[in-house]
Amino acid sequence: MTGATVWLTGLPSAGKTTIARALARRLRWEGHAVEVLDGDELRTFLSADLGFSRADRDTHVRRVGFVAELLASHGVKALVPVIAPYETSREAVRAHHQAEGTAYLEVHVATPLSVCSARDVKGLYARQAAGDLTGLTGVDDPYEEPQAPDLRLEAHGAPAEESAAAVHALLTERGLA
Ligand SMILES: Nc1ncnc2c1ncn2[C@@H]1O[C@H](COP(=O)(O)OS(=O)(=O)O)[C@@H](OP(=O)(O)O)[C@H]1O
Ligand SMILES: Nc1ncnc2c1ncn2[C@@H]1O[C@H](COP(=O)(O)OP(=O)(O)O)[C@@H](O)[C@H]1O
Repeated sequence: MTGATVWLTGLPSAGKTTIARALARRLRWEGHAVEVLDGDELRTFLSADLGFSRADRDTHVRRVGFVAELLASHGVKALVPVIAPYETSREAVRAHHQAEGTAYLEVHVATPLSVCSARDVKGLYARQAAGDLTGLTGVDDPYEEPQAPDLRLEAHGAPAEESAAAVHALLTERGLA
């Protein structure tokens, strides 16, 4: 089975994890090998030494890209709901996949900041507003919007399954699902 990395980039609470899980359910049901590289688990087990400075985020994203490519090169659909706010680190991950001949899709979960901060799944936006946290992506830390993602999802008003279906359609179009 052909592996691939699907990187879901976007602001905190954009829906990256929810869409990745919905897509994982569908792909598993179809018989694909799937791993969701969960952002919080990665920061606990792979990057516990790193924080949220630009340099640390860059190192984190490159590490995750390395692991995702290893999985994808062994036939796994590696779904990666990680913010990855900087274009240069995202491009480094894409270049690494290209160099290895491994399929790579960048999906921008383009939920507006107003919607993300109203959702505030982990209470980060409230903490930032209260002055308990600084350097929150999209608020007082940069998020460089992908200029040419393979897919941009602007369906935050619809169910997550709809967004997962759009990613699935792209995988199918590319001969990967
Ligand atoms: N300062 C700051 N900025 C952004 N995010 C923060 C911050 N502090 C903690 N968190 C929480 O960390 C979760 C994982 O972040 P990521 O590894 O995806 O970020 S990054 O790619 O390294 O920028 C990320 O998870 P998601 O909300 O699922 O995106 C946040 O909940
Ligand atoms: N269309 C949608 N796509 C994804 N999530 C949605 C959607 N509509 C509502 N949500 C909700 O928004 C929240 C997104 O949280 P999460 O997936 O953890 O975001 P992220 O991983 O980007 O931080 C979840 O509570 C989810 O149920």
